[in-house]
Amino acid sequence: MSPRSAAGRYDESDVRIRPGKGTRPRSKRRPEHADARPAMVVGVDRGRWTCAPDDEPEVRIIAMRAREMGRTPVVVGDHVDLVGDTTGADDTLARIVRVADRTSVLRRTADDTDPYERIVVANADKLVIVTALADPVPRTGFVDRCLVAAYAGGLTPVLCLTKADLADPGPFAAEYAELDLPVVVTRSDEDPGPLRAVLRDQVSALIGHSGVGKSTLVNALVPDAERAVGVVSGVGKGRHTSTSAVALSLPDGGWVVDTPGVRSFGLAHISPDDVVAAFGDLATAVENCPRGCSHLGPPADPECALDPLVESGALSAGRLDALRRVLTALRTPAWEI
Ligand SMILES: Nc1nc2c(ncn2[C@@H]2O[C@H](COP(=O)(O)OP(=O)(O)OP(=O)(O)O)[C@@H](O)[C@H]2O)c(=O)[nH]1
Ligand SMILES: [Zn+2]
Repeated sequence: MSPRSAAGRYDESDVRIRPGKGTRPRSKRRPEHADARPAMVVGVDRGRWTCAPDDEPEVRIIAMRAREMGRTPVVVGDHVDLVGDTTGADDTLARIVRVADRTSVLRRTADDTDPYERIVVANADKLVIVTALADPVPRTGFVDRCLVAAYAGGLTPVLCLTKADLADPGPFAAEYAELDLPVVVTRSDEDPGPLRAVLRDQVSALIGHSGVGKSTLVNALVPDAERAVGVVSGVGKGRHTSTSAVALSLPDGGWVVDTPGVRSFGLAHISPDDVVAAFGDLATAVENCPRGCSHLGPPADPECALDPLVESGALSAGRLDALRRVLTALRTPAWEI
């Protein structure tokens, strides 16, 4: 988790992702919240948020949203301030009075026909894209859309190839060799040590289609994962299987956020420049592109400034191809993942 200073953590407009200037006068600050308890949201279910306090992360505090927050979204991974009964004892309910500015957001479309985008996970450092090497067969289209969502949302993507006992990871991994994308390979008959190393001390969201072996991984990474999921989705209103994201604490430090039921990402508001911005050096180069360039090269973008970089040797043709394939994913309808 990134360090947060107590003083600089909250904007006084309380809960905006990008706080506007002067939206709330200082006099509206509520002094009674000065002793609020900082926590991270680890589960959300039917109007109740399960929170892990920063100073005692093994404790779970159930909270509601304070009335003054209105309908401000509060999602898994959010850093919040709690007031009221923050002991976490049975049948107690705290109140969320503030949400810190987010450092990253993973958005999804609500479903294939829903035009609204929703934030599934806030403040994750990494997006672990879980893909099976076989059964089901891996597809670059899905991975590429995940990459776009990660780059645009400020998460560092990691490709996790599962079921390595069934197929050679080489050919699929080669599709991403030019993208500086860390690749970890797992199989259920071996301990996922390399993945553990990637996740240590980080907040990582796991995304993958049903059947790729995500539950198998979570169970290997988090002892007692099923009980932990039951606890965070129970939240005092009767137990049921949650279909929203759940953060589970890792024994070595850090959190893994499972995202059940997330089938598509909302890429509607992402521009080609948002994607290229994640490729440090290339972001400067595309400043020389014509207005509205989608950086796909000829024939669509004959003047794209990336092509001369290949001619001059500053950029490899393979890396440009890989970037352009990711950019093409931006134009693919969500239901095609
Ligand atoms: N051969 C092989 N099978 C695996 C491996 N990992 C998982 N499986 C199998 O793949 C199937 C799906 O695994 P799950 O862990 O349930 O997959 P999931 O992605 O969580 O799928 P949902 O529970 O539907 O979301 C199960 O039958 C697992 O036993 C692996 O590394 N190798
Ligand atoms: Zn361009």
